[in-house]
Amino acid sequence: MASNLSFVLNKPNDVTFEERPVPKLQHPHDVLVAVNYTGICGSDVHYWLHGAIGHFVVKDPMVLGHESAGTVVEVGSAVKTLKKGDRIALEPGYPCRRCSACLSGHYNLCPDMRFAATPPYDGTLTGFWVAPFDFCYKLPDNVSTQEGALIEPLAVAVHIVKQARIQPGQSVVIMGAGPVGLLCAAVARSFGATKVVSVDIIQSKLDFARSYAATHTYVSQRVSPEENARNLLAVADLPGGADAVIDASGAEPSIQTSLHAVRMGGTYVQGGMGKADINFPIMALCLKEVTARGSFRYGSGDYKLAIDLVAAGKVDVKALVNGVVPFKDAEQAFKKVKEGQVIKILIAGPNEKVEQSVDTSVDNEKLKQAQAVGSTGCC
Ligand SMILES: NC(=O)c1ccc[n+]([C@@H]2O[C@H](COP(=O)([O-])OP(=O)(O)OC[C@H]3O[C@@H](n4cnc5c(N)ncnc54)[C@H](O)[C@@H]3O)[C@@H](O)[C@H]2O)c1
Ligand SMILES: OC[C@H](O)C(O)[C@@H](O)CO
Repeated sequence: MASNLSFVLNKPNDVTFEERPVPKLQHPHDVLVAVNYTGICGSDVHYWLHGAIGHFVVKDPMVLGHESAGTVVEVGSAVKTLKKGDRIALEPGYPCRRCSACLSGHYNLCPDMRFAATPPYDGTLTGFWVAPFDFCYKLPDNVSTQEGALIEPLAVAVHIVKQARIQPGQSVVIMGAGPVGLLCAAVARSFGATKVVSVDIIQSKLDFARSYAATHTYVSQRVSPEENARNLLAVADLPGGADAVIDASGAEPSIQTSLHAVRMGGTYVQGGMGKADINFPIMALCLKEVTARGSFRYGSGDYKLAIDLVAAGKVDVKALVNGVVPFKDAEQAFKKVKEGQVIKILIAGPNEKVEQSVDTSVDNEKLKQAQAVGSTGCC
């Protein structure tokens, strides 16, 4: 009998494995998916350590994880486009489909969203998962199931870069070189940006960013935001400012620097989730007529584009994966993410055979580059 072992957060710093019943299809349009691989997001680590993100508070035990890919094992009677054995990337949030946000095409803004591993909803670090078929994206033959687990953070980056309205030949500064910032850099390059400046406070992260997708890098200094902006623009030879600046750090100094680094009439996108309230240079926003946009999760077309970018070889998600661990090592994997020892680590599903563990599969050079003290910048 296949296991539906699940990785459950009981309360901060208290996780257990629990055998839960295999879920059943609820609707003719549902599919049952065997979860093969799951990545760890900063928000999972944040719930694990603190039990809450903003007003989302873990009150009852909750299964963690939402960056998953798997294999279809059963389809509902109304499902026409998927069949048993198809490998899929799992979109982990299900909107109501009826509210004004959903009907206007912005389902990521649905107030009744049921998002995996956002309380009170369980996540995907489990054996089997039921999802509506249209939130399961069939992976092409040239995209592995492990790459499929990276489609979720890539879709976050696709949405952020779409919000920045990047045009071919433009320049973009990206604050933060964690997984989201790195993927934003890769997506911006694929959209035709010719200058992509990655900014972080940790040199090793920037070394990786430069080898990955950034054309320029800058280590943020403990100076005023104006001076930081001047220095980073000098490094990238952008005297008039960048066409777009994306914050993928959530850090207040980075957000302040961003508004001074964007050009007159440029675009600023808030992707990072840090403190809820900060000091914000609103005069720079006004005087430069900056267009500022938020970016939350992903919406129509983002998952599809993310998969297309990987299939076309335009975004390399494999390069971010430091290793795969068996399900029983999920907590150790969380510790490695918390300690900044890895960029992405995948946890194999409980029914998946894994020969490697992260200690033997990590590319030592990549690990060295990614070594960092920083904890996750989430929320
Ligand atoms: N908008 C969304 O839907 C969405 C989805 C997922 C994640 N996020 C958020 O995006 C952010 C990035 O996610 P991640 O997984 O890459 O996190 P991460 O913690 O791995 O990366 C954040 C990076 O920012 C760097 N940083 C910290 N202070 C900085 C500063 N002053 N200037 C420049 N860089 C600085 C850190 O060193 C780190 O490399 C997080 O805040 C996360 O919560 C948002
Ligand atoms: O990628 C999706 C994000 O991690 C989630 O929105 C999380 O931060 C809150 O639920």
